[in-house]
Amino acid sequence: MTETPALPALWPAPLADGTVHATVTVPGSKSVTNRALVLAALAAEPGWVRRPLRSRDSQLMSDALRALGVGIEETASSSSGDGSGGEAWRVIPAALHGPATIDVGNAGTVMRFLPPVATLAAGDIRFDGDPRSYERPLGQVISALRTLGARIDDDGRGALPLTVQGGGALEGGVVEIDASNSSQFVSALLLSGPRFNQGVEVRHTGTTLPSMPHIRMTVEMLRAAGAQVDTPEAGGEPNVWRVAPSALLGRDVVVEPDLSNAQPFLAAALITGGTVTIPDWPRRTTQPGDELRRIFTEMGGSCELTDAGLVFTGSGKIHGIDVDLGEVGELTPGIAAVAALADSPSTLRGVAHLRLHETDRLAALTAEINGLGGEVTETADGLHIRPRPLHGGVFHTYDDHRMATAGAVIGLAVQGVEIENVATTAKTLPDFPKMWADMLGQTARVAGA
Ligand SMILES: O=C(O)C1=C[C@@H](OP(=O)(O)O)[C@@H](O)[C@H](O)C1
Ligand SMILES: C=C(OP(=O)(O)O)C(=O)O
Repeated sequence: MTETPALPALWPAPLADGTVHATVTVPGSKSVTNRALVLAALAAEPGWVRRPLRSRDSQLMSDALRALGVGIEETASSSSGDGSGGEAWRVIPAALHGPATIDVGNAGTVMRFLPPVATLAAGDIRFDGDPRSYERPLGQVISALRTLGARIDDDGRGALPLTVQGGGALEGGVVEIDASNSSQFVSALLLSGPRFNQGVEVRHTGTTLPSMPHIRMTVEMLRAAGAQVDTPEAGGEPNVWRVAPSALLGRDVVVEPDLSNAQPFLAAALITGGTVTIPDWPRRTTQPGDELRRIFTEMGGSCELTDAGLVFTGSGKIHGIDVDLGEVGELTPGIAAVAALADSPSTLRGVAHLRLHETDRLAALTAEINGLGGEVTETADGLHIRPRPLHGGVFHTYDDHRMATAGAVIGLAVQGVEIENVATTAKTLPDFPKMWADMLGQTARVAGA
């Protein structure tokens, strides 16, 4: 993370002066980095996490694992000569132990993935976090862990704060959960599953299950670490995942760029009719952000995967879209921002669970886009957005990184938008204001050339 100058409480979102033309290198994926750290910490031998995301969420994850006894050595650049370049973290597993206190901040991955890990530690592990973390659902993970043999002290609300009384091992076995509020409940139990005495069989009983690509990411990364995982997709029972008990391999993982964090930059090309290239866009990935190629193309752009990365070009026209975002919920704020600038209405469906994210994202998007003159209405499971001429004003972020980047996207096209607490982007993209300015700086150089 480079040192950023203090950011103003109200950050004037820069207006695009013409079409945006830039190449933007996006840091590593939050979801891959935090899974890689957990799997490396649970492995039987040391491993590497290369090109990790360095942000608040990944720092919270590595601090928490260190508090449990894991060694994580951060080096400035790769030493293996594998050509991956950039930072590399050496992860040295150890017998996990307490007592320890873990700060989850407002990171869903930390608050959901680590209580199962804590059951494997010897001693009391206390979990606490930001005020919002007390409101985000965790009850299904708590009761599942109890069914699998864990002892947990909580206040009965099904949320933080809580203390896992780690016994140094967990029996594991079969458990039913309703993961309709968050796919992270399933991922959490699967990630530690190989280390439970009997492994784990997770049976999802709810009617919906959001963010399936993130569960696929969990399964793929487990398999790459040597775990045996049965999934519904591989001809298994619907909504049932099984992880056999086994040791995990220490691996050398190169983290892909965070495609969801590429979103505001692609949106800049889309809404200004410019071109943005994102280097190292993976040809195959489980990241939900890959869906942006399809969604932003339907909204008026076009794209090509080249050796230089993903080259995304706007046409100057922005179309509304009717789309189910249940699988890719974290893309909703950025899509809503573009939809507010489109030439026709949009309906974003399948994302009721966003009410339980960093903030109630459906309420926040409605309030903030309408505060700039928009016409957004909440539906039972999403948003209906009728584009209206927007005006400047303060765009509140509710401590939500994706609200801040969504506001910046609108600010490219609407004069006088000020983002309150843009520093909240530090959750997953600490350099966002500088990256945004650099993108526009490249644009100015192209225009001046
Ligand atoms: O497992 C993960 O890394 C994530 C899963 C998703 O959570 P939900 O299923 O709660 O939406 C996603 O929104 C979040 O940003 C990251
Ligand atoms: C929902 C998100 O984060 P978390 O991992 O905290 O759930 C997100 O990044 O959009």
